[in-house]
Amino acid sequence: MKDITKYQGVIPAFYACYDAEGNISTEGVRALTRHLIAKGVKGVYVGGSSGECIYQHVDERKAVLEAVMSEAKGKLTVIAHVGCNNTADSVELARHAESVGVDAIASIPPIYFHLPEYAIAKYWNEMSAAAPNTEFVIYNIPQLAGTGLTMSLLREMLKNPNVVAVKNSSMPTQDIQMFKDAGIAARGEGNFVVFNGPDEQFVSGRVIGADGGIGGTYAVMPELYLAMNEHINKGEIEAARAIQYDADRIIYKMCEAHGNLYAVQKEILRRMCGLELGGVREPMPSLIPEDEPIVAEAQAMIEAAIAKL
Ligand SMILES: CC(=O)N[C@H](C=O)[C@@H](O)[C@H](O)[C@H](O)CO
Ligand SMILES: CC(=O)C(=O)O
Repeated sequence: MKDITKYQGVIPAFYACYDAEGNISTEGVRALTRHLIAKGVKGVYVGGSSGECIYQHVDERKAVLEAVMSEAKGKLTVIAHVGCNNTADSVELARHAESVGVDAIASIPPIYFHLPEYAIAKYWNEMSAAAPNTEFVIYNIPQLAGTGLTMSLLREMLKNPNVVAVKNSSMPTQDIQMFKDAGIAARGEGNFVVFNGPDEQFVSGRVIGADGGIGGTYAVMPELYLAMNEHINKGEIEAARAIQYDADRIIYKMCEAHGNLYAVQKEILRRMCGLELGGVREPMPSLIPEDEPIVAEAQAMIEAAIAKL
């Protein structure tokens, strides 16, 4: 049996952390890691969408992961997203991730070119072969990647014994069931994990069978997702739903800004928790002065929702 309990729970997607000049701030990375440990999350998902992976160089991504590991080792489950859109760099990051002792590596499919399934499988399997003692998580996010995980591609990937999970960010919640069914058929009950991706569907995703969640808005309001998760574990659906409604209203508010969602969240963490994580990298839009009331309102909504717990 695999130990899948380390994946069961709330796993914030880690934000890119920059200094005032826009360089990687390893100090920011360590501070955010400590902050999330103190909040009691299960793990972190490093270098994914929220980590602005596609805007960072290989060496930067290694430095971020090393800084996370320096604080998180033994305290959090660490899943390192290593996809770079070319095989060689992804393989290098996979090898590096194993060398620093992550629990799992993860990757999106290759983006832009719509490659055949055998090429996507080869891309993922080569990363996995570079981290042979590390579990592998398939990141399905068709609306951004341009390619969706099909059942035939998942079945092909399940031939690789390191494949332990799908992080599913597609919007039909029943995809969670379908991927889980296939994983359990190949591995047996208790040996395969599906993570809920869309934060707006955290409760729905958990109810239909997601073991945990990985999400881009967890780090700014972990208390809400931890509380939803606890309520679901106890079968308290109405209580979970009430918190989900609050979280969704907050997400919609944060998305009203001109600046990117990640810029909004990092600004809220700066104001609310004193974390200096910088802005976002171009071409993502930064905050503008007109975003101020939106940021302030979203922060107030988060504080009010946490106060109700
Ligand atoms: C499309 C996308 O970025 N999905 C993220 C990961 O699954 C989510 O965590 C979102 O950031 C979140 O649901 C806010 O819309
Ligand atoms: C949101 C998410 O899961 C990511 O940052 O990849």
